[in-house]
Amino acid sequence: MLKQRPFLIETLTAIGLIAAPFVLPHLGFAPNTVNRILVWGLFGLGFDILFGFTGLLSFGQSAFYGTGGFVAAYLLTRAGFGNVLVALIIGMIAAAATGYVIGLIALRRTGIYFAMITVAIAEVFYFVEFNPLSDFTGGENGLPGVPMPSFNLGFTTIHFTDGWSLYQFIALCYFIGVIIALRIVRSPVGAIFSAIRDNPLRATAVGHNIHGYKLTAFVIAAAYAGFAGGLLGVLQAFMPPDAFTFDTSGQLVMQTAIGGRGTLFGPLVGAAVWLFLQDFLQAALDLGAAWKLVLGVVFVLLVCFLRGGIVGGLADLYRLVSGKRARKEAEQQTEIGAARPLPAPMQAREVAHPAYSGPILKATGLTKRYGGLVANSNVDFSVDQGELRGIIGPNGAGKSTFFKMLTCEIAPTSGQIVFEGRDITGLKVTEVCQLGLTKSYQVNQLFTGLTVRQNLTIAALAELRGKFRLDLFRKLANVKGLSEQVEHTLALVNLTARADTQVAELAYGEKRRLEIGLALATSPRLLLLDEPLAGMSPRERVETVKLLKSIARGRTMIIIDHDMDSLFELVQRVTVLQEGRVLLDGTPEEIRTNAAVQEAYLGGVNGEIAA
Ligand SMILES: Nc1ncnc2c1ncn2[C@@H]1O[C@H](COP(=O)(O)OP(=O)(O)OP(=O)(O)O)[C@@H](O)[C@H]1O
Repeated sequence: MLKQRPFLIETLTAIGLIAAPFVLPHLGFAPNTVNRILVWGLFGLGFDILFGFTGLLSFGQSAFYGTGGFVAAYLLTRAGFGNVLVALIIGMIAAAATGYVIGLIALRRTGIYFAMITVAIAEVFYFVEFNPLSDFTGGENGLPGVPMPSFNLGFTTIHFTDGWSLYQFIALCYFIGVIIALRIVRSPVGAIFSAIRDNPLRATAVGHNIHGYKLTAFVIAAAYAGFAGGLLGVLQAFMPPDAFTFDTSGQLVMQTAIGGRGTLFGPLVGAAVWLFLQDFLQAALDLGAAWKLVLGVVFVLLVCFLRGGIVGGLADLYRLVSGKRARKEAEQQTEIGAARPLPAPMQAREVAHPAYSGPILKATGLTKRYGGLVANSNVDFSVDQGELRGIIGPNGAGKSTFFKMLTCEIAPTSGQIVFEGRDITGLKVTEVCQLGLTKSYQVNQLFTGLTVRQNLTIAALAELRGKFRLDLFRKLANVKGLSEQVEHTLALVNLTARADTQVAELAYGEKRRLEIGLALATSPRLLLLDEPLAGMSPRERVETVKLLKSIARGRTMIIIDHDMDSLFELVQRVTVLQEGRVLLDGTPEEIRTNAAVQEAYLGGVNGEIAA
């Protein structure tokens, strides 16, 4: 997420765009090259939201570039449309609508399969443009005669002709594109895009409908592509058929990688490098088609040594310089923070059925089979409101599988789960979290590219906004109750002093606390903690047990852990699982002294269960 300094980036962009015609000619850039760079930059703004911010690598953006371009060009050249801007907007809408339909199909898969589907779909579009639709698109001849834009102001008409005159129109479009993109990435939706890129599993588990948000990013990228495609026709006075080719999609991906993904301006910088090299090497050095060899070397070097691209590299340098000072301050604050008393417990979200007074959770006959292996068999389990329950069992007893079924991460083979009187068997993990049941993971599931505060923001947004909302232009700061909830959770997990630290820089114990914080920030009424003390040093364990005691006040929790002493100190009752079945259920004292438990858990070691 970009740092929120009001209007700084917007102002710098405006200054850059105004200064460009005065500066760039001295660097050897012709106006037509600058205009092409801006069109690629605009195309790349949407692509960067999709790829850089949401982590979805599409190789099929040419489908939308071509669709927007040909719809606009057709309206202007064949359908007698006079208004260029309106034609461009209609082209953009057509591309966005196409993006919606394609997104519904392509987003059914992730990773390489998603990328391959986008390639295949773009190829279909290329074929359709050349064959069945060639009467409309001009086939291999494209559509010539696309007019330049002009605006009738009543008393005068502004005509944008070619060169620097057209630059003014394209630069204005690019500037508006930047303003919109910045608003989107700074909105709650933008924050969730970054969460999906970093850890889609956790984004789902804290209660976001990630499919809806991915589709949103896909449509936004298609809309930008469509508008840029229309501008290409205007810029060249001709809509070229190669807008639909795979080369177009590939060039966009490479330019974004060169310039830096997740920066919004990376594609623009990448396009500048690409087109400058193309013009310089082809024309000035007379390299002909061999210029691509040089480009290939530049690309490989950049990807190997500057993984964040040019803009990303500059941003890293800035962070390095400013980060040293911030770290020093943070270290000082950590010492102060460690001595701070923990705050009062945060309120859990409101109960859906206040009249309901039965057990908060009831599982009946819960069974999970993996082929021939039975991870859980016929488990009956019930937890009362406000209870603190522990679950123990030897490795492989089925504890984590049981939690996964309770949070609906995996579906049981048979059995029923009832949460606050409502049958939740078969619901999705997102829906269950929205109802107020969530868990912290045995293995940390954090948003690793974000700061501690941003991590907790993602979780809190799921409770405050529900699983899906299109508040694309709302500022994060304007989400009611968000900053209070985040600050409170930070204090609760004792990470206030580390709020603006990147997750990668946290100590292990701090990461574990953040893991618990992510679950807490959704204000659950039932919190499951899967081995919260795992891998901690003795000192970190003591601190975390203190933390868990504080969290536990007024909350219902079920905790799995192998650290018996700490667990027995925390909980009121303990359920023992063995080979997927419930062996015993009782108070910590009953469990500690039970011979069957000792036999099962410790293989018959005499005396009490020890840690
Ligand atoms: N996705 C899966 N596919 C196949 N088998 C699985 C899967 N997940 C768990 N199992 C098996 O189910 C059994 C129970 O595993 P589970 O992780 O629930 O145990 P656990 O009690 O949490 O163990 P630990 O204390 O080591 O975390 C194990 O035998 C495990 O190998």
